[in-house]
Amino acid sequence: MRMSYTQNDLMVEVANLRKAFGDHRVLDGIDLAIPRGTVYALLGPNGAGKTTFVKILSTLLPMDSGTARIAGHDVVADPTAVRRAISVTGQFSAVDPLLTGRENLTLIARLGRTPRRRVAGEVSAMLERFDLTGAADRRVATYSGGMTRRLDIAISMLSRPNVLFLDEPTTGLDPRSRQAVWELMSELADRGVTVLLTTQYLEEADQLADRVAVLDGGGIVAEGSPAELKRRVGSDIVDIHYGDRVESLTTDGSFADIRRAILAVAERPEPTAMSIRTPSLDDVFLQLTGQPRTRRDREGVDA
Ligand SMILES: Nc1ncnc2c1ncn2[C@@H]1O[C@H](COP(=O)(O)OP(=O)(O)OP(=O)(O)O)[C@@H](O)[C@H]1O
Repeated sequence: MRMSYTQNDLMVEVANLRKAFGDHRVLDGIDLAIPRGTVYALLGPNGAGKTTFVKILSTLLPMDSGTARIAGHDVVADPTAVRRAISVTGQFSAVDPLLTGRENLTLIARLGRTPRRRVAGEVSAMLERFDLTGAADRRVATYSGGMTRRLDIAISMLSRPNVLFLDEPTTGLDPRSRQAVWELMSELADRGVTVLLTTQYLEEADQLADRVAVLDGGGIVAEGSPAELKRRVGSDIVDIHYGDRVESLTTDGSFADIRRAILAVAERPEPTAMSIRTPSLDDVFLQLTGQPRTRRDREGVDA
């Protein structure tokens, strides 16, 4: 059962982790504990420090202070043991574009822990699972972005990691491939793999994660299950539409409060539609950081 665990089963333990680039404090005292078999989403806008955090936990970047243990191994004192326990898939592909998908997988399987007689079978199974069988013998240079990403993740699964770090794993994937990746992550978690993924997609955190931490301004501004985080926002939300623009009003779910919310905008010119819904993680993000995610993202891109 996925959520039954003991304290000893913490696969990621981070205490007071700090990292700055010059004067820019990117991570300013992060505490985090992730039990075995959890899918944990680190949610934050562009530039929040998600990649920096994953790089530190995967021994690719030194921290300034604090401690981090992965599968019981200290990241600073025992980086080799940490590297043996983890697999990392970054935002940019690490596959060789001149080799075929099958060749890329075979190469990594041979270098890794897969017994030689099982390499071909495991590679084929992985290609099948990631819907790459038809393209298996084509060079990766001819793959779409989504196909390359699927291959990347397939490769990181080969080493049977205890902890899998996935930095924005479904960015650039079409909905079907994204769904396939989500299903795979859930399967892995059911088998005891701990998955730490970073994402800018609230929907991804909502659908997939057992727990979510919202990273903003150098710190974790909220942590909990998607349901817990949504509860923090209140109950039903009334969306008042003015053409393309939507104003969202939080209520406590009671008739009186919903009525109050609607009456408050009744005098305004011409709402085009109204709907009532349960809160999304977008609402959580807005409430916690004071800004809608989309606007922050645009600012991040423009900066
Ligand atoms: N090597 C570096 N030197 C200086 N600044 C850096 C370095 N790496 C990252 N930064 C800065 O640290 C901040 C956090 O970057 P990071 O890539 O960790 O964010 P992120 O949350 O992963 O964003 P994204 O979603 O765009 O990947 C950014 O402002 C970035 O410009």
